[in-house]
Amino acid sequence: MEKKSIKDLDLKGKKVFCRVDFNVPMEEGNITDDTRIRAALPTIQYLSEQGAIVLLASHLGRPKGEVKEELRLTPVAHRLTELLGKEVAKADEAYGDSVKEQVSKLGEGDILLLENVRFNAGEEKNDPELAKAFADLADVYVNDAFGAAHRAHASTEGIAKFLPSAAGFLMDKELSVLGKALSNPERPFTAIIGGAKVKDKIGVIDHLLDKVDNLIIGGGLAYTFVKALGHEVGKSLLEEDKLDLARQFMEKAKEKGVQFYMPQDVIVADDFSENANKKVVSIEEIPADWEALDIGPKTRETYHKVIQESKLVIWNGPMGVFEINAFAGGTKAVAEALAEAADTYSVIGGGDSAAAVEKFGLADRMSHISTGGGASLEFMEGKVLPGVAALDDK
Ligand SMILES: Nc1ncnc2c1ncn2[C@@H]1O[C@H](COP(=O)(O)OP(=O)(O)OP(=O)(O)O)[C@@H](O)[C@H]1O
Ligand SMILES: O=C(O)[C@H](O)COP(=O)(O)O
Repeated sequence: MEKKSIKDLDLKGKKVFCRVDFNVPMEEGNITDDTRIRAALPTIQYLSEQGAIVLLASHLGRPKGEVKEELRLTPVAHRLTELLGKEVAKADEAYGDSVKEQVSKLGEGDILLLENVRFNAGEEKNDPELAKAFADLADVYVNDAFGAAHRAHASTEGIAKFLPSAAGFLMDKELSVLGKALSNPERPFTAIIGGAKVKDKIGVIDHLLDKVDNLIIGGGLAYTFVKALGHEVGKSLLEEDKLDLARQFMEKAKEKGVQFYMPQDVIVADDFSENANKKVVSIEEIPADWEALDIGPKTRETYHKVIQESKLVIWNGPMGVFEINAFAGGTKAVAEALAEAADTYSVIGGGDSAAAVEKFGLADRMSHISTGGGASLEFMEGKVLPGVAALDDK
């Protein structure tokens, strides 16, 4: 069911509680990647231009219901002020009388960033009293926090029960890109699944096998599939308890006519470090004392070709240990193949793959990079996102 958009709301003079995902990486109080803040700007600007009194709410990190000084949102307020070219005020709490007092002094178009909602124990418990306290600050609820939409928390789900609600522009865009990919994909449709563990990707592999023409496997999780085919994987990542599941997935691919691509060759190393000894071997020849940390050149070539021939590609999870340059080549090759494929719509499913594409300077060559890690994964698993379900239908 389509959800109401902020375009459907009369915003002038209304106090809007707008949930955003400003859960950005920080080092010593400095924001190291402001992508999520920039992605929320169109909604914030629109609310302000329409004459709303804009109250922004977000979590940062996992403070577990306690105030953690290093997780205050003050640096985010400063960055927002710079990006908007307009003063963004900051509250020291997320609700309550002092915040109400601050809100009462705001005029149309003004913006106030509330404090980290996860400083309150009720947030992650989806406590209705906290949800009501958030709602008491405003007339309308807007959710633009796609990255947190898989969480049923007080500021993402509970609050929508107390106020008229709608999706922001970022939420709308994420849902329409990912939704269209899964419901009405251009073909050939290819999914590339990598990352560390099969355990984290069971749902997404299973769901995508019903949808795609090609499934490409890489990253640490590939070695459970390699082992399931009867090859030794040395010290590579292996989930013994997922071997049967890996076989079932390969069987399902066959039944559904999905082309299933696995590494043919890999880069093995004698140590998990930049200076390790490394060599290229076929997957039948992984030495007992070595660990496969990236896909090899033949595999990169095959994956490149499949990508070039696809009309739509969804990518989640790196092909190797991309954080170490010596093992970043496979992930980079996939990113480059996507960048070069002019007729291919490329969707990057957030998290580490998004970080990798950024690292290689190829972010602006992708069609869509999701701001959601866990959220895009759950969406690709076909799950209902509570933060979306709670919003008013159109
Ligand atoms: N062959 C490998 N051996 C060991 N670790 C690997 C290998 N390939 C990839 N990784 C690691 O997997 C990690 C990413 O896995 P993860 O499952 O968290 O990916 P993701 O789903 O993209 O991330 P997120 O959970 O942030 O969305 C990276 O830190 C990478 O170094
Ligand atoms: O970074 C994310 O994926 C979102 O902000 C959600 O954060 P969480 O995993 O701490 O709920």
